[in-house]
Amino acid sequence: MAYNIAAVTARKIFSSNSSKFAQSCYVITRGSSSDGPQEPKKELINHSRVRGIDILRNPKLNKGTAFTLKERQLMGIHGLVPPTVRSVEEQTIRVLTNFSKRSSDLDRFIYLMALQDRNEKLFYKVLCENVEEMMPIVYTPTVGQACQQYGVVFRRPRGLFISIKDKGHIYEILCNWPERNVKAIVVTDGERILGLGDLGAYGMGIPVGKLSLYTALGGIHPAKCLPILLDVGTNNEKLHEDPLYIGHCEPRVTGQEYDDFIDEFMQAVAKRYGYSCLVQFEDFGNHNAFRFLEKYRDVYCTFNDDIQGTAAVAAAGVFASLRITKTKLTDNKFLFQGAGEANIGIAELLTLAMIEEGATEQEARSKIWMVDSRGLITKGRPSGGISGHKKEFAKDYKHMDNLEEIVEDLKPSVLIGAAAIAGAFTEKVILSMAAHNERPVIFALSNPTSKAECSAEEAYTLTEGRCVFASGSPFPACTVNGKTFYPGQGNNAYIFPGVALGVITCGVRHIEDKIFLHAAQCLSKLVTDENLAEGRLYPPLNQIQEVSLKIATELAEFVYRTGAASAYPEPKDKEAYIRSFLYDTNYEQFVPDTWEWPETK
Ligand SMILES: O=C([O-])CC(=O)C(=O)O
Ligand SMILES: [Mg+2]
Repeated sequence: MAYNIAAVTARKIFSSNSSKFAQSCYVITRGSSSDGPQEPKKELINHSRVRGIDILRNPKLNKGTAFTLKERQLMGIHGLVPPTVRSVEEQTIRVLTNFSKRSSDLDRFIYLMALQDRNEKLFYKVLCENVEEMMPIVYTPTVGQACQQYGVVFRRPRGLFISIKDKGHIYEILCNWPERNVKAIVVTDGERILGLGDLGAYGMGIPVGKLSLYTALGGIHPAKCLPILLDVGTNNEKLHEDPLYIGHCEPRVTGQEYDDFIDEFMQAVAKRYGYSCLVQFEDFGNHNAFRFLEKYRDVYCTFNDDIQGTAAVAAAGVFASLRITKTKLTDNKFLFQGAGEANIGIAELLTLAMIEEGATEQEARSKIWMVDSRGLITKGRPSGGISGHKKEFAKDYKHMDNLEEIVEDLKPSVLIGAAAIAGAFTEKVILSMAAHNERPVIFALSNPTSKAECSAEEAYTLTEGRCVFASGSPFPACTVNGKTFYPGQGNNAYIFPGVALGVITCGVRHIEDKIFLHAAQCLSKLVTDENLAEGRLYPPLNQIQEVSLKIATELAEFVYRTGAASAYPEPKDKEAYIRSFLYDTNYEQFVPDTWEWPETK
């Protein structure tokens, strides 16, 4: 392995008797792939003058008790940590012991955030090795609870808070962020946090959680990731009365002032980090999410995770379900409960997929039926409210507004819910799906768990184990008639880390919908027949890092083939090229193994 050696000053330790190493201790970093475009020297540190107690206080450098004796002496931290040198494996045991001793998931969240604040490598190592147990804590569903109680949970700030009062100065605020080489931003204005509604500045938990998965699942270096909360106020009255609220206690700014603020934000990002910096929009209100996607997608490198990421993961689940139902996409009748970001995104992507399968656009759209808060979306329905994307799916049909009645009447083969109406898939709805389909496909996608349309157990039990089920938040395995089912988690976490990895490494400037279709097709192909036999529509969570890499590699092939990549020369071995970017959760070595104390006379 090639080593790049960067000097870290350790002046105090070495004085008169120093040899050629006298002024320095070292960080050893792995060399990057020789194939393809080169990154600036990998993991070269920018903290070259940090030493002593400041090393322990810096989560990017801190190894706690894992610092070796030589490192402790050279870096001026000898005596500042207990004498025993612990291996990372021993540290991991300590973390897992603490983690399991906490009495609630929220306490586990607080514990893991504190670990991230003091020892970043250890945090990611433990998270990467325990995705199944820890993803539900740093991410959905517990992150939702943490956002609701952010005022209490808050310890240290993480991410960048930009408020409407900072209008005119957003670029300067971005310059306060200490990392210069940011490649990915996840931004929210907190208006629609998961299915929990307007949580204002408390929504910061979401960009932080999403980006921790960029690293843990996508291998993107944490220094390249920037979580941002845009605080334009909140319309949540409860937060106005919350003495611990961390944002502006004013109603949301809307209209031109809001639009100008978001425009300025996008321009400032491009100025600070370049037009190739990826901006993932997350948990914006419905109306704004669609508008901004249209407005910015051809100008910046951006996507909306709730529309496009969710669409891809749901479409992948549908593709996998076809192997169970032994049907083609166009053989199915899809009913969507809800016509917001997620469901419109899924409907549009399935339309694209059906067109790829040979259907006309009209045929494809005719297979898709939607229900919103005013009932079945039909042309000229008396209750109105059919604007924008919904129009494309409006049918010439009688008006009905009750989901039970609609399911009974339409007899869909696939039912997808994403309107954050807990329990919307009633017993009657599920029984009706079971009565009309040999293998009913039921996706309860709303997040967090408390908002799910039905539980996995309800779906499997009421359909006597015949349903093909996925949910947005995790549900435990359940046994029906002696058979155990492992419900698939149709969460965009299967998609956005891999897409981001592909986009960043290949220098994709604009993210077209076909990227998400490819990601969905790739994901569904990774589901084995054994997975399907167990009820899994997605690969198990403990494989999700490999899944992200495969998605990124697949996208790399696609974007180089179509000319959408800008990182040149084109790498021959795309997977090896992408692997060479991956964040290494192993500790950096600050002193080479071969280093010896200089001989004294
Ligand atoms: O964060 C999640 O779990 C999925 C998502 O984007 C949402 O529900 O808004
Ligand atoms: Mg979201």
